[in-house]
Amino acid sequence: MTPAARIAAAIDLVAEIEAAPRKPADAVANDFFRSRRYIGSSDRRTISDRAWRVLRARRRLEWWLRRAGARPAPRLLVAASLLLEGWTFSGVTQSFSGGQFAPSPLIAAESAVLHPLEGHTLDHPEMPEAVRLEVPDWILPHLRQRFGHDLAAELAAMAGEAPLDLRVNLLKGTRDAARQALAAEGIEAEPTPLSPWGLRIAGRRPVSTGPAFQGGLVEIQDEGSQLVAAMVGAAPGMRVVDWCAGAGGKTLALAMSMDNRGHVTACDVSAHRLEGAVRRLRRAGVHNVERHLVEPGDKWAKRRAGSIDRVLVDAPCTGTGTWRRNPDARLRLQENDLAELRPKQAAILATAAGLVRKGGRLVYATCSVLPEENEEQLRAFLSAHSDFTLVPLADAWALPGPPPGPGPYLALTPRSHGTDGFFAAVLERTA
Ligand SMILES: C[S@@+](CC[C@H](N)C(=O)[O-])C[C@H]1O[C@@H](n2cnc3c(N)ncnc32)[C@H](O)[C@@H]1O
Repeated sequence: MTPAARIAAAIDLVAEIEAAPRKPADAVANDFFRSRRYIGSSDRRTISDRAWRVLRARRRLEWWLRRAGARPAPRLLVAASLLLEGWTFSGVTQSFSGGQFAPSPLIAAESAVLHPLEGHTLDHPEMPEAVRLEVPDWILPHLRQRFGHDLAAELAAMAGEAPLDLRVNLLKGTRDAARQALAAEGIEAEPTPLSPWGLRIAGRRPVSTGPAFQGGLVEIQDEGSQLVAAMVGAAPGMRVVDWCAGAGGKTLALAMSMDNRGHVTACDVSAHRLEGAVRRLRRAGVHNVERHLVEPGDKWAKRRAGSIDRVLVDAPCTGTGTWRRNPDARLRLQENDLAELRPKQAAILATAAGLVRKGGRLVYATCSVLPEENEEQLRAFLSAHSDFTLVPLADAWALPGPPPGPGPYLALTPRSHGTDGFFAAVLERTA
């Protein structure tokens, strides 16, 4: 494809993403490319990269366009992103040539909006703080409560690109063996600093089509997610429940920690998500996991009350910790979403707690950085459940090296740890 044709495709992709405001952008992009199989992999990368640059700067781009009296139409968003990244106006008009597969020429009104952007950068001192930080207005006080003076630096890190992290499946081989297997595929991977099972790959590489992934030696999992799984302390022979297992990201790590011995039940309310775990479990050579679909009025947890050694609640949450991977999610998130999630999280935690045996542990985790979903949930739970006590991070941390932070909870952010944002608290049942 010519550079101009890629820009035209990026405009189409941005238009499709904007037209589906409740659908994750990566799902829209998958559909977009599936229906355009003629676009090769390097063109895809360039087109996605341009669209993602627009998503990462969406509020600031809209601010510039509205200031000039224009609506944030996809053509203008893409052209403005080019100009504010340093393109000249004549460079943009040359790309918007109207030639075959290129975007149609700028009309006079579009030129009048875009030309004055030449020579500027994305940030402007008059931008409101939420615009500059690329978050919805309503969430700013919540984030300020969490980050205080570090707000801008933390959000800048949350707006960056995430690396690709892999978890080595020790059921299949060592971290060194996985590194060598990836190197044989032409993929350079570095050990992650905190997780002893992690490998980090800079840039985007097609890992999932190669033999190391296909053979189950590595699985895609952010280092932070690996650490949450490690906090569970699942060991061979234990009875473990992964209460919000989804497609089994953490279930796989739990089964590995148990060396395939003992028993894990992966529970979820979504049959579709649980189904997604089947192939992953098979590929990883895991055979101590069964799946259970949680349905309304389900007696499964009641029948097993007080009998489980380790219960992980990886609660549904706002996902604010994963904004690096889903920049569109920042602007889709509504205050109402948070309001609906909070009672849901509390109810899930209370139900799952009933499973834990005396002396057993309950781990509550989210991929959110918001105190309402984390510390505040924990405080409310502990004040209503005197039979549980908090195990401070320093005592719960069982991996080599010092715990990543002062505790008492595990609280990871892209800025402080280079991982996605995660929260995890370990509770022990004492009575
Ligand atoms: C953060 S995701 C889990 C991700 C998964 N643990 C992983 O590591 O890949 C939260 C999951 O909670 C599930 N969920 C929502 N409400 C639930 C409930 N009441 N009981 C159990 N699971 C629930 C959702 O379907 C979703 O799969």
